[in-house]
Order: sequence, then structure tokens, then C-alpha cells
Amino acid sequence: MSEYVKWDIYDQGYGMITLHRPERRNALSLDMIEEFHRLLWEARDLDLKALVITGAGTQAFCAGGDLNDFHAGLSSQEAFSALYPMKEALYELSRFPVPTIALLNGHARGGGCELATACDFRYAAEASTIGFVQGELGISPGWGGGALLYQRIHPLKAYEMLVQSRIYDTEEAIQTGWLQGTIREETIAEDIDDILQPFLSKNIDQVKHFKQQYVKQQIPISLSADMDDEVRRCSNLWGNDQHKEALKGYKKS
Ligand SMILES: CC[C@@H](C(=O)O)C(=O)SCCNC(=O)CCNC(=O)[C@H](O)C(C)(C)COP(=O)(O)OP(=O)(O)OC[C@H]1O[C@@H](n2cnc3c(N)ncnc32)[C@H](O)[C@@H]1OP(=O)(O)O
Repeated sequence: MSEYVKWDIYDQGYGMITLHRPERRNALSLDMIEEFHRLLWEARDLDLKALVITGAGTQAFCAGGDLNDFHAGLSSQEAFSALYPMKEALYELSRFPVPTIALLNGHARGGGCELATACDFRYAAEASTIGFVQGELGISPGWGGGALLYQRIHPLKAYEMLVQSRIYDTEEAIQTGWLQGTIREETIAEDIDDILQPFLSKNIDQVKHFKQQYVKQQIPISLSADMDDEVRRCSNLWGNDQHKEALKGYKKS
């Protein structure tokens, strides 16, 4: 159990999982990942029309893996064991039975972008920035979010985002097709209502049907093996000199 992952159900018919660790920019520790996955399983059996994933605070949606747990001193085998549970959670999330929406209340980095990519749709506060920065850290995405990115946007754009590993603002992220729209800080509650309304106005069987059809086209069971391969490749890169140098500022590295 982790106190840093919260779960709410709203009368309008949707659920919301909130990463609640703003002082660490909602970075995901191993405990948080376990709790996140447990909540996803619980949520599957509820009659929801949509599931929202967001972060607490105004700074960050999610800064990726907690670099105290995912430190550069891990062996490849240890890195694989640490990374794999979030791959399993993201695979579940990508095949969740009803539409899923990432509400980026702030910046997303590394695994935070992978988490958002595992959702069907992404909306972000205007000042948010997005970075698949793993390439700058001497590694590659380690939770299967790279494989998912190829399913969400044009493959050449996905490749560009991953290999360049740079930071995008919301306007650029919309152009890639990764982000569907922005939320204004002054009207955040109304904007969220507007985003959710088209989902909540349908009945549950409708939203389940639309989601099932999408999953059949875009998130085949075989994607799981591609995501496993991604975890393995990231683990093999783990702890190289560039990685150690990039994580120097964090404990245990
Ligand atoms: C492991 C999986 C792998 C993957 O598969 O992709 C990854 O996720 S690799 C991790 C990639 N993530 C990063 O490199 C992000 C690092 N963080 C940032 O770039 C910035 O924090 C931010 C997200 C852009 C926000 O910037 P800002 O608002 O200026 O906050 P600070 O940088 O001052 O951070 C505040 C506080 O939080 C701690 N922090 C931030 N990110 C992490 C993290 N990933 N793990 C652990 N702790 C993190 C940071 O150290 C600060 O702590 P204090 O100095 O003690 O206040």
C-alpha cells in the first residue's frame, strides 16, 4: 500500500487515480507502482465510463521513476526486476475496458510520459512540458512506453521524440498528435468537464464497445512482448557511464 496514490470515484460515472507526491514531482516509487497496479485491477470491475490519471500539485504530472529506487547502481538484472512491474501496469492500462485520459497538471518526464502514453487521450495544463528524456540519461524507455508511443502517433514522430529525447511544449506536443488539447489554469474544472462530457454522455456499453474496437486495432496482445523487449533493452543499458553521470544528483547513484 502507498499513501501516495489516491483513488476517487465521481457520481458522473468516472474514476480518477491521482499520483500524490508533489514534493517529489509525483515520481513513482516501487511502492507507488504496486499500489497503482492494484487500483487499476480494482477499477476494472467497476461500472465506469472513463478513467482519469492525473498528478497532484501544479508543477508536475509525473517525473518518471523515483530515481532513489531506480538508481544507476542497480545491476541489469536488478533494473529489469525494478522496471518490469510498471510495464505490466502500463500494459493493463493501455487495454483498460473503458476510455482512459491522462490529465497532465504539469510537466512529464521519462516514465511520466510513458504513463501518459498508456492512456488513450492526453490533455495538459498550458505551461506543461513533455520529455521522453531517457535518451539523454544514457538509457531508453524502460516501462514499455516507447512501444506504446508507436501505436499512438505517427511512427516517424514517435521515433523522433524518442531518439531526440528533447523537451516539447504543449503546442509542439499537439502537433505530434501526442497531446489532444490543453487546459487553462483559470478554468481548470470547467475544462475537465468539457473533456469528459463526450465520454460521460454515452452509456457504458457504448464506451466499452468503442474501446474494445480500438484495442483490437491498436493494442494487440502481441504488444506485450514488444514492451517486454523494451524493458530488457533498457535494463541492458542500465548503469553505463552516461547513466551514472546523469543521475549523480540523486541518492544511491
Ligand atoms: C525509471 C524509469 C525510467 C523510464 O522508464 O522512463 C524513468 O522514468 S527515468 C526518470 C526520468 N525522469 C527525470 O529525469 C526527471 C527528473 N526531474 C525533473 O526533470 C524535474 O524535477 C521536473 C519534473 C522537470 C520538475 O522540475 P522542478 O519543478 O524544477 O522540480 P525539481 O527538479 O526541483 O524537483 C523537486 C524535487 O523532486 C525531486 N525529483 C524530481 N524528479 C525526481 C525523480 N524522478 N525521482 C526522485 N526525485 C525526483 C528532486 O530531486 C527535488 O527534490 P529536493 O531537491 O529534495 O527538493
